[in-house]
Amino acid sequence: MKIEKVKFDRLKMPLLSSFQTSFGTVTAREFVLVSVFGEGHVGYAECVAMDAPVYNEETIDSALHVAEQFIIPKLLETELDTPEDFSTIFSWIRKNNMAKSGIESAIWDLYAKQNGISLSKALGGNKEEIEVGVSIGIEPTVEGLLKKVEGFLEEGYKKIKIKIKPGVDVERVKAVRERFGYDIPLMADANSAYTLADLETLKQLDQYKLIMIEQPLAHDDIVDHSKLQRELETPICLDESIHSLEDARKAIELGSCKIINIKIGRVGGLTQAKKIHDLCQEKGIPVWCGGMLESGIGRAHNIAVASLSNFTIPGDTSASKKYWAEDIIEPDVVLSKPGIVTVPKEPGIGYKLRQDVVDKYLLSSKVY
Ligand SMILES: O=C(O)CCC(=O)c1ccccc1C(=O)O
Ligand SMILES: [Mg+2]
Repeated sequence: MKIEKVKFDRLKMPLLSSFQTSFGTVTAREFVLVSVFGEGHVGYAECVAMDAPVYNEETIDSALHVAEQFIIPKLLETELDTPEDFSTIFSWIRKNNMAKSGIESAIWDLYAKQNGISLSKALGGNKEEIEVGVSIGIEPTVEGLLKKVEGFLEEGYKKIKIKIKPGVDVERVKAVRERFGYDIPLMADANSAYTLADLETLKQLDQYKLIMIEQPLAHDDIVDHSKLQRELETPICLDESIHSLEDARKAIELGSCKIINIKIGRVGGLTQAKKIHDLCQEKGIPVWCGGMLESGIGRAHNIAVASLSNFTIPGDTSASKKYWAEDIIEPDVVLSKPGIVTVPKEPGIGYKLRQDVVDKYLLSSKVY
């Protein structure tokens, strides 16, 4: 494979409803749409870095810098046998996983299109449908939260994740359980907002039988998580702490989690995502696909990766209309049945780019 040209379109799209986590509030999502060109085809992906380094160390600007200075010049003069070569060639670049992933995932889409197969098939996915859930931010009021939960349950979403932070935690989980009972698949995501000093609060959550608690402790920790997991009945799921196959191996070995959230961007691309998936499968650790408030392009990649067999827990890959007034893809990501998204069979990601919508939200473009 020869990459003939790379294009970055920087977009800013307003979210239908603002999204609050323990690290801040997002009202509009700024991101980079990546296009890679080769043999008459175009592969698309999304760089999911955020505008500030609050989720991980990257920002949109840092990702663009790393891509422009260290990835693109080499990429444009290199012949790849398969998309897997990308992560080998650029393994010398430490971290900056979202910068790598934006380009690597676009190459996977290009590869699948050049070979006339779906991205799901190219990755070795074997599911025709995936189960999906929703991630609900910290709502201003309990009543507001309950209303959102009710709406998403009516749409059939198969997992309800609510964001928590110190002071907005036990009472929220309790309220959801009291209103909707113990049969709904409920979990909480703390985005690293607690420490072991909060053990008593975290233990109180056990009584509400959450399917998991996601990343309760520091973003760079696996040691305290392993101590915490020994104190909790609720399974811990790691998100922020897992950047690589090695991180996953160590966390599993230490008993720091029982579940892993795989985000393609956080781990540096689809090749690494697949490797972590395979390791987890071998070790009996179920995985699910997390989200970064993606546009339809990033969402399409999430759908494809979630079609791999060990993605046994519904992911945060919700329908387009949970996020956007208009998505940049055609068709929208929709629930084909309650809580189900059908994995496209068309070549590549299986969704077309809506250039009219891209143009509407475009901040700047650059071609290499
Ligand atoms: O709906 C989604 O895309 C998931 C949203 C979400 O939970 C999230 C969004 C931005 C950054 C981090 C996270 C997270 O999973 O921790
Ligand atoms: Mg998370």
